[in-house]
Amino acid sequence: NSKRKWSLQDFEIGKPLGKGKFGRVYLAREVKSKYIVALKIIFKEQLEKYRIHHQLRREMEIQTSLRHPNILRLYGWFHDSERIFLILEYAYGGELYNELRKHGHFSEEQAATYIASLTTALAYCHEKHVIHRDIKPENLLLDHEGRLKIADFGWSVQSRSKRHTMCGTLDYLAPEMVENKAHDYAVDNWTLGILCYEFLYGAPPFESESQSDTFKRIMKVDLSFPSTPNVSMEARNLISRVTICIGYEKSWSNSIEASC
Ligand SMILES: Cc1cc(Nc2nc(/C=C/c3ccccc3)nc3cc(N4CCN(C)CC4)ccc23)n[nH]1
Repeated sequence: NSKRKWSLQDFEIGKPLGKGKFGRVYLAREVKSKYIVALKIIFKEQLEKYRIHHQLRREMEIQTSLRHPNILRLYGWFHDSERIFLILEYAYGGELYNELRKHGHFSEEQAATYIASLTTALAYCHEKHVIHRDIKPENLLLDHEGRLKIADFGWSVQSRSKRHTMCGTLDYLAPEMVENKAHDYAVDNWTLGILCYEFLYGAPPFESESQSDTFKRIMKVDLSFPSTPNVSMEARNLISRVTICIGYEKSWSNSIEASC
């Protein structure tokens, strides 16, 4: 039950599963129920050093409030003098990223299954006015049935009410508010197109030697499809529609607003 006060004594810590930027994740077992969880341990001094209190608090509030089969559960948390502990659902299948590396690329059926799961999970988040903003293979886990789980809501935000993009209302908005418009749901939808490409081809579409080249290719939506692996025309159309349309839609709406 999520109201219960947890402490370190309630858990037996197992092997380390991975080391993130701000904390390590361990396999753990709740002593009484023998229930297996993943325990994410973050040092408070790291929070101070990187000033990420608000981000962690947001991650915890958001992930606790979300209930969806394709979103990793945050069951609760506790802290001691120097650490914060997040009690997370344990996904038995491991990181989707490793599956992708192991197979090189997914079949269209497998890719379609993952994209469908991501789409329903993101639609659910957007209904709750949550934008994840950091969907990438590294943040995707698989459960014991191979079902996709979105983890790590560290970069997600509670979005402001979606403002009308009619010219009039922009007049009264402070510059910083107008700038924030970039953070609307299209950020996550765009990523779906990128992931669809990466699942089918094994690498993201705008990958380049340098960051600046990647940035240029993204801004130009410079999308090209290699001849191998052989990807169906329907899949390529879907990727084009999701990335190119959203890419141009963003610049189009900016130009409308700019022309006001
Ligand atoms: C939060 C969480 C993780 C998790 N499960 C797993 N996480 C990570 C790696 C985790 C990680 C964490 C931080 C930074 C990098 C990686 N690796 C895992 C590897 C697993 N296996 C078992 C299946 N094998 C095929 C591959 C290795 C199983 C679960 C894993 N469930 N819930």
